[in-house]
Amino acid sequence: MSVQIAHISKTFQHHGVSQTVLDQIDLTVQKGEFVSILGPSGCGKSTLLSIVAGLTAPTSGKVLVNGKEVKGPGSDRGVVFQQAALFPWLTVEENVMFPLKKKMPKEEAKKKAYEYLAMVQLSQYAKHSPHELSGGMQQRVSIARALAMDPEVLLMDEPFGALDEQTRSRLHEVLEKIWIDTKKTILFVTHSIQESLKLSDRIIVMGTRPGRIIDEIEVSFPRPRDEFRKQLAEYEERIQKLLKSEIDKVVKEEESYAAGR
Ligand SMILES: Nc1ncnc2c1ncn2[C@@H]1O[C@H](COP(=O)(O)OP(=O)(O)OP(=O)(O)O)[C@@H](O)[C@H]1O
Repeated sequence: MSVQIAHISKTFQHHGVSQTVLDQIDLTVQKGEFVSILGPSGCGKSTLLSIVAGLTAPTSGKVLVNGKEVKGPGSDRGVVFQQAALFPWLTVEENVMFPLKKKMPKEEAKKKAYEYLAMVQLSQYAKHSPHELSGGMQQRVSIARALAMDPEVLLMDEPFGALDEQTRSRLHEVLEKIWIDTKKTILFVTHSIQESLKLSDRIIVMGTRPGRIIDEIEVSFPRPRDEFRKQLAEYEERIQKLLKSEIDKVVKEEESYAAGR
């Protein structure tokens, strides 16, 4: 399934003051493409993903999934957000089974839930409640739940943010394998330039205040990409420069605001 983000803008109201967070975002993600979004904190990455998920309404513009306008959440889009958003009254196993039970018999859903919990190394915690897990473990449950749903589009907001390097690297492999096997369309928000260079076909760099697309980088090296370190380092430098200039801009703006108070 393709995802078309067409002229999306979003303005929030804070105590009578309006803040434009996203300004005219246009982005098409082709079916089976893995696209990362990088940008300074607060530039609107999560807001954009939430709009594609159908959880936040844009102020203007629209999102089309396979040509059909998004009007709300749908089972064609699986989401993993920064906060795990698990049901606290259900066990880990029940959380993963929850969306599956609508699609298949209970026994089959349970088998599938265990298969995906094993992928994120949590099958031994299946009977625990979410509050008995660490933040990173909860995040892994939410990854298992999204993957087990087998949606055609995966929307992932810093899914590996709270994990140690080894677990993160192992889950990169899991996600990459699933993506290669199933050709899902992935929109992936991250703060890690290296992660985006390792995993994605294309990197979208966003600027801030308001959030907009300032660069786009095709990463066409075959995977695994370890042998292309030198070429990837050039991309890394280019992205770092862009992000630095955006952050410098925010620092200046903040200094002059503070000075005028
Ligand atoms: N529900 C909301 N109501 C009001 N303002 C909001 C809301 N959600 C987000 N914002 C504002 O939108 C801006 C962008 O937030 P968002 O979470 O999308 O940024 P981000 O790029 O994902 O940041 P980070 O990298 O820090 O997670 C912020 O200034 C935030 O205050």
